[in-house]
Amino acid sequence: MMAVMALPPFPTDLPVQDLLVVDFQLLKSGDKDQADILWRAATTWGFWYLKNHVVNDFVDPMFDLGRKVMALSFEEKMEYWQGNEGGSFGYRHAGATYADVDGSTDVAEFINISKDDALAYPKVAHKVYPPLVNSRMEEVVKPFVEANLQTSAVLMEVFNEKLQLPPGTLSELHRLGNECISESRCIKMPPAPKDTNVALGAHTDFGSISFLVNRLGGLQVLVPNGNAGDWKYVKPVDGYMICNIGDTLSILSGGILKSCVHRVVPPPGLQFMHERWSLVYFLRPNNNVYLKALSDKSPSIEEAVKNAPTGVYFPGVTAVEWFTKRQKQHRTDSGKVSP
Ligand SMILES: O=C(O)CCC(=O)C(=O)O
Ligand SMILES: [Fe+2]
Repeated sequence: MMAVMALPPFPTDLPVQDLLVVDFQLLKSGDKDQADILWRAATTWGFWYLKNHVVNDFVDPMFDLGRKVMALSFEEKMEYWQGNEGGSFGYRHAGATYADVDGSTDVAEFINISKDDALAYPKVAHKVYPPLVNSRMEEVVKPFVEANLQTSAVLMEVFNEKLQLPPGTLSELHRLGNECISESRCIKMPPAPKDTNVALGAHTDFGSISFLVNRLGGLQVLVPNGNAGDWKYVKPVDGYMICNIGDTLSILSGGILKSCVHRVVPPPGLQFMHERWSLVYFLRPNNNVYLKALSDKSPSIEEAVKNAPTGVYFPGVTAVEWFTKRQKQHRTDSGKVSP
């Protein structure tokens, strides 16, 4: 269990982005107001809070698993290294990417567990994990994945309808049984990272929707079309998930859904002395989905694409190719032995 109560509060004097709050239970029951709130958030900032959701019960066991993994020796963790070839599943040591324009590197280490592996266990779909992950795959990881899938299915329905797509279009592109690069990620950042301005560099998420739980501040979003100085903190709220649209859903929707640039800086105020942990479920399309704006299926997407710069929503790659390409960006190409 995380010592939630012991953490210092988020400072009150910082530039904070107030995100809209979507009530998952109401949304699931078909509440039109909640669908409107979700739509407004997803088409403006691309970020929102989700409350009354079904993932909460599975969060602490996942953090606990993450802590156990990160406590392994560096050599043990590197046996499960994700590699530099554009793959993501497995362990990623701190410093694998450039985080800032000054050439400094990130200070975050991750364990990424493929959704396909979690659901297929004890079969291996993509990657082998440390024994302590395997031993908790069924009791801890699988229920966490399933709760996120249940959540994403509800959100997808709303986006599908609001985008005027034929029923089931988006869910078909994220079909459960098909191979995909969706994954669960636990992230650890050290306390008071020395001389660190940016702990995890500015990026958009590569997939469709990200579901994030963090307890300390540090996450910042860039005002859409903003300048380098326009970063605002997203304040963690107990029991809420922070959700955001990623690139693939933005492309499929012809840019109607916004994939917003974000980054992580050291936790603000007295929080900076604490280890920072976060947990994310990344929903991504099936590997073989050809990424392109779904203009032929929706009048509103067709209209949106008319006004967009040529090619942006037609990158000419599949979801897995997109992911591999993005994953290779900003890599320090660090070797296998030392970070
Ligand atoms: O740790 C966080 O608050 C955000 C992490 C993140 O943006 C990511 O892993 O893509
Ligand atoms: Fe992210």
